[in-house]
Amino acid sequence: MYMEGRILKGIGGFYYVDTKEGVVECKARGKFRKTIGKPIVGDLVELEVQADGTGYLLEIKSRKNSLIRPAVANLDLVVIVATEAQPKTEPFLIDKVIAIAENKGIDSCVVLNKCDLNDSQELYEIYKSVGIEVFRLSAATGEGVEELRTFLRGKAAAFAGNSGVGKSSLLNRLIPDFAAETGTISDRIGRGRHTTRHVELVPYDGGYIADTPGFSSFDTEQMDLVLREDLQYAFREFEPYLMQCQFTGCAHVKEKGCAIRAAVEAGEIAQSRYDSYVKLYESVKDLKEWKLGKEQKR
Ligand SMILES: Nc1nc2c(ncn2[C@@H]2O[C@H](COP(=O)(O)OP(=O)(O)OP(=O)(O)O)[C@@H](O)[C@H]2O)c(=O)[nH]1
Ligand SMILES: [Zn+2]
Repeated sequence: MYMEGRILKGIGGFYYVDTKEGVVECKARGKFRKTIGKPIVGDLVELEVQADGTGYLLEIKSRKNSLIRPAVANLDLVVIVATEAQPKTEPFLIDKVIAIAENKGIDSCVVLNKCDLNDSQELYEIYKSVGIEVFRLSAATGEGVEELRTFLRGKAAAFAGNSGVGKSSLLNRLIPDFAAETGTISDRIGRGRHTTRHVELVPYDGGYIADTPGFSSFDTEQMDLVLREDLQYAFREFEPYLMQCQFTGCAHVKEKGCAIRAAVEAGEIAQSRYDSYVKLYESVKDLKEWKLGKEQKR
């Protein structure tokens, strides 16, 4: 029987596909290996279900977007969990994940957790000024969680955050049996979870949620694939100023007459966001476009 679905997880050559009829365990057999490559979590697939209830993948639909690490496709949203309570989140980490998401055309939002301890006012103001959705909540008390729940409805969202920020507490509040649902998290009694690269989607309220093991999983590897001159577009609040720099091709780092730097001076762009931009700018390699094309085909 022919069906369609979405890959929730892949383990040892088997893919678990969410379909109208439930989850089907599949092997990959399609021709796509030569074109799109290996199936990844989040892929929308066509499958053939056999008499014994197992299936095989026939086709992978073209991806709306995909991340390298965690390897996941077709995300609608990256949710960055952060806090000014302990362990305080460094804005640079938030900005890096936002930049990666923006570069891939994935929307992002910031969730400020532990608001029972600290209202994270500084981070709140920064990300409000950027123009992305910001939520303040407490996974411990439940305050503010419903607003996030509403926002997530129907979306495929990946969660990221520094260790100890309360990501698992929040996921468990959103999906009461989240810990039980994911193999990843059952490893957590040990410290194994932090080294695993495994990513898994859990169906949630018409959408999906992926837990990803910490910020480190959003590796510089994918940042390396951002062309230096594209980085400016990954900071959405820079956009109104980009055409106003004195020199075309302005990198907004040291140049005279830079409208971005003027906007930072005037308090229109947050200093920490600009600092993150400069730090990322220095870190991305001088990739040439042809090399980028080659690497992305790999
Ligand atoms: N006061 C308060 N404590 C919280 C809140 N959310 C989580 N915590 C506590 O913060 C600690 C870390 O929470 P976790 O949910 O394990 O954090 P995590 O981000 O999943 O951390 P890793 O497993 O290291 O990735 C735990 O002791 C939680 O009880 C909150 O909203 N308020
Ligand atoms: Zn400039």
